[in-house]
Amino acid sequence: MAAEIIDGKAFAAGLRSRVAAGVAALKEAHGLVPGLAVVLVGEDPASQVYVRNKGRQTLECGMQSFEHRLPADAAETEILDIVARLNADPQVHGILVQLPLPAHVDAGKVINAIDPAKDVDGFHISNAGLLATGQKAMVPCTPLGCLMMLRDRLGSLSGKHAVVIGRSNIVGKPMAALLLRESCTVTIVHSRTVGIEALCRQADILVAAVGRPEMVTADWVKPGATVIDVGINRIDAGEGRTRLVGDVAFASVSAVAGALSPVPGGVGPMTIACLLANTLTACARVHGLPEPEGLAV
Ligand SMILES: NC(=O)C1=CN([C@@H]2O[C@H](COP(=O)(O)OP(=O)(O)OC[C@H]3O[C@@H](n4cnc5c(N)ncnc54)[C@H](OP(=O)(O)O)[C@@H]3O)[C@@H](O)[C@H]2O)C=CC1
Ligand SMILES: Nc1nc(=O)c2c([nH]1)NC[C@@H]1CN(c3ccc(C(=O)N[C@@H](CCC(=O)O)C(=O)O)cc3)C=[N+]21
Ligand SMILES: [Mg+2]
Repeated sequence: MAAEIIDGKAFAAGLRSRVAAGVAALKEAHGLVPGLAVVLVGEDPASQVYVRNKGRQTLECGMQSFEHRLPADAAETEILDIVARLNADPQVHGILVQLPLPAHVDAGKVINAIDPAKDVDGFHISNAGLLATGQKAMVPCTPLGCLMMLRDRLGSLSGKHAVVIGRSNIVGKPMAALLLRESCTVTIVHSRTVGIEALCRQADILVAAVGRPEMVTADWVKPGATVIDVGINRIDAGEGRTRLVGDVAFASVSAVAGALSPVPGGVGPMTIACLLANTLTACARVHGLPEPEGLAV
């Protein structure tokens, strides 16, 4: 039987409309407008696309959008100055510094300079520590979006075996922490794992966050498993064209899995919707107002 396709694009549109309603309510009751600032260093074309999409969707939700573009050779101190200004700016409730940063910049230093209350990516060490210790944190957008889709499909995740492929600070580790919080049995596999295929085949929930085009094939997947594909890989499609594929071989896996999120149209749109949700939550928190429901986990 063919897998159910998890429609992240539609789910994200629904989430954005709940965010827009929350923004309208804040404006109406308190005259507040949530603001999201994005810092982009360099000319990476893929990042430019994300930044453009984010800016448009931020405005569509009724929020303010601020963009700071710096050349690829910008000094670290210049970036830190901008972060300090955004930290102090009462119109800015969320700050996102687009990664990767150029090699001459200490990304950890920049991320940890962001006010944790405005860290809508959830990458600051204090948010990472809060999540790891089961406390209320700003949760990274991509794992948050994955969790929302999993809960929507499966309800309780308790007792399920979740296998996360990848151990990055931005996807794999926070994803594993969230699944553990949901009482899954969590296995993390990575490039040094021995017997990765057999481990993945044990998964009730398989999350692929690797960055290897179509690495996960049908023989890695337990029949009926729920598979979330985080990978965003641009591959050569011939005739000078490119094509976007995930870390999961969609056609073969969809014949085995119970449900599967596609690329594009899966995790990507959810990531942006969760960024907007986190910005609204940050705005409510900083003003001591009740947090809009259904936007955080
Ligand atoms: N949809 C979205 O919103 C987002 C998508 N992405 C995409 O998700 C993917 C992962 O991103 P990110 O976590 O930042 O990537 P990183 O490169 O930071 O991490 C990749 C992880 O995969 C592991 N890995 C690499 N090769 C293999 C292999 N052959 N077998 C098993 N494990 C392997 C690495 O292991 P090791 O640690 O041992 O090196 C590492 O832990 C990328 O395609 C990225 O573009 C990322 C962020 C958001
Ligand atoms: N500080 C920081 N935070 C991030 O969250 C972050 C980052 N840096 N750097 C880059 C990665 C990647 N990422 C994506 C977000 C949305 C889509 C997305 O919207 N994808 C769509 C369309 C993609 C397309 O067509 O180009 C989709 O999958 O359907 C993809 C990738 C966020 N990242
Ligand atoms: Mg990375």
